Amino acid sequence: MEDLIAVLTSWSVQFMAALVFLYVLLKSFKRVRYTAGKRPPGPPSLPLIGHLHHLLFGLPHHSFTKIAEKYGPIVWLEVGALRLVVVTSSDIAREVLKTQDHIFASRPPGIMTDLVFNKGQDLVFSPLNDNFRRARKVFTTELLSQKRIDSFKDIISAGAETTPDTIVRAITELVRHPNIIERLQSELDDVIGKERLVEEADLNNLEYLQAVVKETLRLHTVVGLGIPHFSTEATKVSGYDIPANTQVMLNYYAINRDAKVWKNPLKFDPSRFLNSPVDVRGHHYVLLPFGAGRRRCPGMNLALVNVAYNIAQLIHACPISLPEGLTHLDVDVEEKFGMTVARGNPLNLLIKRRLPLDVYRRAGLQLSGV
Ligand code: HEM
Repeated sequence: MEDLIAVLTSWSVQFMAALVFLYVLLKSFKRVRYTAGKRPPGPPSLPLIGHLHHLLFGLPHHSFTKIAEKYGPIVWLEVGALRLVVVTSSDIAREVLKTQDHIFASRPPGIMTDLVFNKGQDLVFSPLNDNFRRARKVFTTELLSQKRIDSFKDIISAGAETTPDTIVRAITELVRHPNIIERLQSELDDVIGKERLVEEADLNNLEYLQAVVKETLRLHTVVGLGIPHFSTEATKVSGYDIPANTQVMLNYYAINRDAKVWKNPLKFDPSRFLNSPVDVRGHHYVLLPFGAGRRRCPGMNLALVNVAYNIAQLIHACPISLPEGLTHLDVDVEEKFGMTVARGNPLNLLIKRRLPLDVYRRAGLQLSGV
């Protein structure tokens, strides 16, 4: 028996010693890496898993926002071998996406992207190489060619959820704000009248509609964390050392809701964009629903037309109401995180006819029960 206890004791002592050794080893590796430069601040990490425990619960764009509130607008996180910098301010976003765009415009390599996207051959996950430049050029110059679109499936999927999600978020906010829907309807009636449907050519004449679209993209940034960027060489950002091969995530969701920039940032208020030069196209770093720089969303123009056109057609041609018993105060803005930050619950609406029947018939629309 005494022998057995002796064996167990020596085994557990050895095991403990091995653990302590491993811990010291990991810590010293970390120290070597940390003394290599001045890293951005970050929350405490655990051996082996690093910061994983900070990211396991809640929606990732909210977790990153909370971490930024505590540790600042540029944060350093590690999960295993992954080194991640998260940016949550427009000034630092400008540094990454404009001043140092040439260093941060690559995408991280990854098993998923290699498997799904054929070793990063497709645009969304392509590193910054000749293939990327070719794909980007084809996209921007020949987008409307069906043959080309067929050969860029990831491009289709990049737009497949983002545009409808944004439209649903806009309609949700309109239903929650009867005064805003009324103002939009009256602009549409003034500019288009009631004898025809909205056409694409009308969109630039609808100032309030454009403000509704911008405010939706600001408050409901559907690509909340963008797509990770990747540094191709060591550099400094905001005074901190960022090594080569580091992933950089831009928390567009939080930047677009920054209380230091936007008055009442959580309020849906399209009028903040009337007579304002701030736009969504990546020239104003306080508002980045499409990103900026060389990796800015190439589907932006198409998306802006589609979102505005769909909202305008719906609000002009149909009075929208909620199912019986519900008021605008019952409509929630819960989110779910997947490929995009989409609406969490289904939005049930009743849609009726608003214009003379003939207007719909001329446009080839079949109406029933309205
Ligand atoms: C409201 C709709 C949309 C929003 C908010 C949106 C937003 C974004 C954002 C934030 C990025 C990442 C930018 C970055 O890396 O920093 C992106 C990338 C991209 N988007 Fe969109 N997008 C939308 C619609 C579309 C549409 C309709 C298409 C295609 C027809 C599209 C195609 C792409 C592609 C291919 C990329 C990757 C570009 C690259 O890696 O160089 N997007 N988008």
